[in-house]
Amino acid sequence: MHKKTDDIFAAPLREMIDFKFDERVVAVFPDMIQRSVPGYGMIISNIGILAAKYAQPGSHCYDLGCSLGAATLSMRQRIKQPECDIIAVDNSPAMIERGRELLARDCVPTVPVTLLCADIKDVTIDNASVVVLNFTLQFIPPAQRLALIKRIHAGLKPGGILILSEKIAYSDPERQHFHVELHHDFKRANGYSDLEISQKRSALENVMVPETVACHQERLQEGGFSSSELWFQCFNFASMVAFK
Ligand SMILES: Nc1ncnc2c1ncn2[C@@H]1O[C@H](C[S@+](CC[C@H]([NH3+])C(=O)[O-])CC(=O)[O-])[C@@H](O)[C@H]1O
Ligand SMILES: O=C(O)C(=O)Cc1ccccc1
Repeated sequence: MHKKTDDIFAAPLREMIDFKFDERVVAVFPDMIQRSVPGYGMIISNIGILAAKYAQPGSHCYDLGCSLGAATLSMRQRIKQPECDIIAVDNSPAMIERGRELLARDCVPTVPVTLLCADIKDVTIDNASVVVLNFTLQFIPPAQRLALIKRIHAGLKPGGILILSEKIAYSDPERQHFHVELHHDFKRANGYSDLEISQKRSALENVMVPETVACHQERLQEGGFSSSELWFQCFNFASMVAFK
């Protein structure tokens, strides 16, 4: 299959519907995420670097909300510890189906990968050394986020890490405006029209809820993590690593 360009929001929509990770999105997802998230490629590469450092022998690494498995592939290429495996989870059947094909194609036989089509709220997390939430927590209703962070913390071994990447918000309206505008400029520079930007923004409004970095850091602390470090930020996109 050749690489498909994201034109999902290019034509005027008669009625606005909520954004869904369905077959149409899956078909264009690599293009969509690359053109929409500043630093996405760099974050994926560095998830591999972090996993290589923190994966422990005989432990599980989790990729929660794995989409097509980009973070899983990056970890699989880098992890050298013996007896490690990766458990990659997504609740979109279309994502998991396509992710399975891509994983099979990129065959490095070293680190076994289990792909699960499930809600991350129902997945047992245990004996974990590395847990990845790469732009997934933002799709979990805010009231359910602390419980998930607590379960991740409880499932991590001592010395384990959580890598948390998110679209972020600012409590100061001027700073919020500054970052959102720059993100829209980034999307425009990557070929999205004003109509595409505004229609996608409306479609995401009810399904994706960004929070401030301070809010994430407080929740990580409340969830039991001893410290967290903001290791990447570009405009309103950030990635943190939290230590058990
Ligand atoms: N409750 C849930 N349970 C399981 N999966 C979920 C849930 N809610 C949303 N998802 C899944 O989380 C993914 C979010 S995309 C992650 C990118 C990937 N991490 C990447 O590194 O390329 C981010 C984005 O598109 O902005 C989608 O595949 C959803 O189906
Ligand atoms: O496109 C956006 O505006 C985003 O916030 C990022 C994104 C990327 C892919 C799916 C959903 C949101």
